[in-house]
Amino acid sequence: MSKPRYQQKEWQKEMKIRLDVNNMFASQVGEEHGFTPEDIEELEEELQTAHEAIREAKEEGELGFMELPETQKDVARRIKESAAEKRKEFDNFVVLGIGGSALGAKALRTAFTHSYKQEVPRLFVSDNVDPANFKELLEALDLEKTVFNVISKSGGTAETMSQFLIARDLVAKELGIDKVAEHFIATTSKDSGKLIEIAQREGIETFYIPENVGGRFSVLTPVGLLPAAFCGIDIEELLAGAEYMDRICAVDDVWKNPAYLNATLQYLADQDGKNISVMMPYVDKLKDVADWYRQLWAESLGKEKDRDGKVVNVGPTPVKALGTTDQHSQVQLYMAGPYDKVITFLTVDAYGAEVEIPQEYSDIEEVSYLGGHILNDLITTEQTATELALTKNQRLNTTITLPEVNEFTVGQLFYMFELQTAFAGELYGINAFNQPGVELGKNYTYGILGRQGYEERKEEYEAKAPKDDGLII
Ligand SMILES: O=P(O)(O)OC[C@H]1O[C@](O)(CO)[C@@H](O)[C@@H]1O
Repeated sequence: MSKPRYQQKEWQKEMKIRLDVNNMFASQVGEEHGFTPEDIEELEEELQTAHEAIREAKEEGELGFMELPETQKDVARRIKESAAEKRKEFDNFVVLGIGGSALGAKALRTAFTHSYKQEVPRLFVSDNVDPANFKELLEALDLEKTVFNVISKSGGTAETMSQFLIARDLVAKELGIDKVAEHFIATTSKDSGKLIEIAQREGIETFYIPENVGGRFSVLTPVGLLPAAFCGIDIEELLAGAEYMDRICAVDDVWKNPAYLNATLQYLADQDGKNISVMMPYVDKLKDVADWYRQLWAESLGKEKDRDGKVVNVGPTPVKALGTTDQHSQVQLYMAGPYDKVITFLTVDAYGAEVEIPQEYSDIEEVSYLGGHILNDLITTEQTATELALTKNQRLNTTITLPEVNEFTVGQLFYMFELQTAFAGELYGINAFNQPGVELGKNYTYGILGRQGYEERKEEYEAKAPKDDGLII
């Protein structure tokens, strides 16, 4: 039997994703905003220190996401078996999760399933608690044919646990309490949080998120892999893509390491006032990768304090856009507004489809010039044209190209962005793996909802300065 394609060296090479950073440099965008190789050389010491910090943290087992391509191989086998069994019984797989417990599955669904046909097996990702929306979802499901995957690393996220309580109650009432175990799967931490306790009590099948992998770095654990496998996505190829990128990024030479190089340029740009990082795929299939990346970049790098406890208030703001759609809504700003952005284009060599534009109206030049082209020409030309126009306007931009959208290339992309984020964290001197900034809001919610232990937060809420009615119009 021949090797799967992702183990074939030639195919791997053909499928290597490419990072083009030309338009970050003065030679393309001019001296006022562009960088020079010397700017990077001047950072040599910081880059080396960041590289060593990454290697050390990896050796100490702190960077769990770097271990996943290897450690999840066995887990992937179990996931595939379980997904195959589930597919025999169920048509619908519903993820109940939020943030890092949802965005990876969404990105994978968008990348690899049909955009319009609601084909079985169907994957739903419910990552909000808007009551109208959640009610609509539950109404749309044939419960007999539905399995819910409750995903929470902490096992206590209010949104996710509320959804779980509602869905569990519905299953118990409609199908019987003895059916709960069959219709639920839990993905959580093995040793902490309350979801594991609930899953054990209910006899629910459980998958684990390694302790050293944070939620936003967990797409290549059962968090993303199980929903993906249910949809028939090749999760072994995804892991192989990540492993391939891990090998590419093993070098300390920043010019040869795409994750390091992109992190360095984004960092330099931020230091130079370009603190908005726009990700703009020209591929609909990748639009939710941009959404996934938004959480990764924002939660990892948006920090009040550096590692020494000094207040630094850092973090570039990630923004997502879609080409060509947002050329007609955002690009005016990117071209002419403040010089505060770096645009990252995501493109593909092959879209996997060709659609011809028919030749009609030969007497109407404004329309007839389109005839005879394919949509592929239109979208790629528009990307090239936007890139050129931005560059001419001295706007920093980079392009990441996937030979095509497949599991191997998307696996590379996930891994590259994760390592890029970790490396950028080192350059900023912050801890990229915590998110203390989200706690205060959560604690007020707990207090207001009457959770034990949060009484003080409730008091603070009640004592807050009243709003001035005169300022509400
Ligand atoms: O998987 P959990 O623990 O439910 O967390 C969901 C999300 O909430 C956050 O902790 C932020 O509130 C994210 O970092 C995380 O991805």
